[in-house]
Amino acid sequence: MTSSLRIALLQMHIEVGQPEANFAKLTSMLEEAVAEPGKPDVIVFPEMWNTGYALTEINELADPEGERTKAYISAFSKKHAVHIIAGSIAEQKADGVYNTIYAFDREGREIGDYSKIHLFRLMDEEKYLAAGDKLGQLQIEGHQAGMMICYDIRFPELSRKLALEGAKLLFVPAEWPHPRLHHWRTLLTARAIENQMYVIACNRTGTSGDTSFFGHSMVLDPWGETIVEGGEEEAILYADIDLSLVDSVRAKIPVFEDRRPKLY
Ligand SMILES: NC(=O)CCC(=O)C(=O)O
Repeated sequence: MTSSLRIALLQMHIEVGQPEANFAKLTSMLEEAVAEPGKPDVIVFPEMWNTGYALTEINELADPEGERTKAYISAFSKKHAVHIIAGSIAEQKADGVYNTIYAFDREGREIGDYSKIHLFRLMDEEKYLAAGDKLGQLQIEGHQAGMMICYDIRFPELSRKLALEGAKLLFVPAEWPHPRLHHWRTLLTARAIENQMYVIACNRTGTSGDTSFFGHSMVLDPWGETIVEGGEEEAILYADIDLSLVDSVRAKIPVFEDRRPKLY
């Protein structure tokens, strides 16, 4: 089992309500990422990359059962032997539209999915989207990982539960806007430090109506140190992580052994 992984974050601009343009943008960024001399092991996309927050038209735009997205990402991950955490998309199901991540391994097999469980009222998610009801868990090269989406990082119980169930790395696709950059950085850093895990967060750039998304995608190590952080422009960010650091940080400060869950 290898403990070293090279991560690529596709910090992309998303055209609201234009899945075709977004598929085209994603394709060109994916092709660029796999053409790198240090080809990534895992590629991560932002939240709702197929439609953006086109919530008033989301029933028409959402991908039915995610079939188009899944077929496309599965074929790409197999062709290029790369894991893909396919951000999230608007996924049409029989009982509503969900904000859903799919994950694929190097053979193009689906290895996990997660539908956002905390809907963000400030962006009207609860009016148009249905909330998921299960954890996002998967294995990457034999390492347990977790998935959350954007607003979920405000709920420390969720990442703690994923960590208690074995997660050593956490993927966080997002569409997190100004003016809350301080919250974004602080919450991601806190989730990394308190759970002694890698946090891999991919945010979008650009504007949607009056809302401006700041990028600043980040990879944090289990000490909470920043390995890479984007600026506000569209970019592909790369980070090399070594999962053996999780065990050594947890051995040095044994937070998980020292917990007193009977008291709180
Ligand atoms: N898309 C989201 O969940 C945005 C969350 C956000 O901006 C926040 O402040 O929380």
